[in-house]
Amino acid sequence: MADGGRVLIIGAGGRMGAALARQFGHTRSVLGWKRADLDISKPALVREAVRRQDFTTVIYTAGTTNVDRCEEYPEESHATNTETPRVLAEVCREKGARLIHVSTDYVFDGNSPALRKETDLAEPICKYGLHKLEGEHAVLDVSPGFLVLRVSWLFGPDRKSFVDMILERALEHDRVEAIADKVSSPTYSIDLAQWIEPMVDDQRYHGLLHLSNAGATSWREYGQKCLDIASELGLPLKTHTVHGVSRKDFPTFKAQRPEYTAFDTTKFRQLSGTEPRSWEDALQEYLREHVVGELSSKLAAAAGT
Ligand SMILES: NC(=O)C1=CN([C@@H]2O[C@H](COP(=O)(O)OP(=O)(O)OC[C@H]3O[C@@H](n4cnc5c(N)ncnc54)[C@H](OP(=O)(O)O)[C@@H]3O)[C@@H](O)[C@H]2O)C=CC1
Ligand SMILES: Cc1cn([C@H]2C[C@H](O)[C@@H](COP(=O)(O)OP(=O)(O)O[C@H]3O[C@@H](C)C(=O)[C@@H](O)[C@H]3O)O2)c(=O)[nH]c1=O
Repeated sequence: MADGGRVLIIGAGGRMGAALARQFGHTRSVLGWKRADLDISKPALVREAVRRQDFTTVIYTAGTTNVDRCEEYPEESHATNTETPRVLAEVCREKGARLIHVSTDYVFDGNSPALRKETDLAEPICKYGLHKLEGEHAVLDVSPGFLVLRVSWLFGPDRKSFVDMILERALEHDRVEAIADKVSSPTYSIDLAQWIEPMVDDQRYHGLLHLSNAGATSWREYGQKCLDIASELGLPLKTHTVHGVSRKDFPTFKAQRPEYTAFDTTKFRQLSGTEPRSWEDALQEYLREHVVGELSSKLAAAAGT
């Protein structure tokens, strides 16, 4: 183990938390808590449970992340996305520990097509975005030395996302659609884990920080790129085209989603000296290493070959 104290990851069963736990586990002492270990919708219980632990850093990647559920159950969303982050900040301050909290591009209204900086005004248009923004304020009000990472459109091997959904649809259906009037920066959980690791002990990273792979895309173009890469890698898709639809064509969406929320990552690039690779390169690696082989084997097994 390298030097540095113990990192408590709350949300280790999720897409981002699992990637962090795996990456940090090579070099640090890590305690990863999943849903069975802690109910984050009960802030008072969270306070007691976290107080009993020894750690030097807490990373909070958990939360109510189903955007429509946040609209339907705002009390739960407020507890997990605002109140529990506040409690974690208070406990970390008591213990002299560091807190890294994770937030979202959905804090922005998305009304203009410009890359979002950390200093831009955040005006959320859905409960999820509002409660995440209130969580950011709660954490940084307790200590401006804590770090709030805003990330966007995550994909990775630990939990299915839009990428996996669009491929599964293209394997089964002749027509596939995705939303064209919504733009952000897809981000690979494995890249994220590598970027975050040096931030654990480095106090230069504090306040708000935008983190994403490079480039911006609509959900339609993102889906199209998934099909293009998967097809090149030999996946026998039923269709090779993603047709564009509008957010308005999704009457089942309970939450309003912002139109343009891609990040300006200048602050991260300057602090770290790292240039995030493009979302397309990261997607290519994800599909090659984690998705296409597995899907091909499943298809072969189903066909009895
Ligand atoms: N996914 C994305 O595209 C984006 C995510 N973010 C933010 O990044 C962070 C990580 O997201 P991601 O890893 O994708 O999210 P996930 O949904 O994969 O992980 C969230 C975790 O929180 C857990 N959780 C939810 N409710 C409770 C509860 N009441 N008690 C205990 N655990 C609970 C979930 O448990 P279980 O596994 O049992 O469901 C899950 O493991 C979050 O803060 C999210 O808001 C920001 C922008 C984009
Ligand atoms: C984009 C899209 C989604 N869907 C479906 C899939 C899913 O059931 C539902 C919502 O999709 P998503 O979960 O990808 O979208 P959404 O819930 O809006 O995703 C968000 O998650 C939170 C945590 C964030 O912080 C955001 O950055 C963003 O990644 O709509 C389609 O059927 N077609 C589409 O083109």
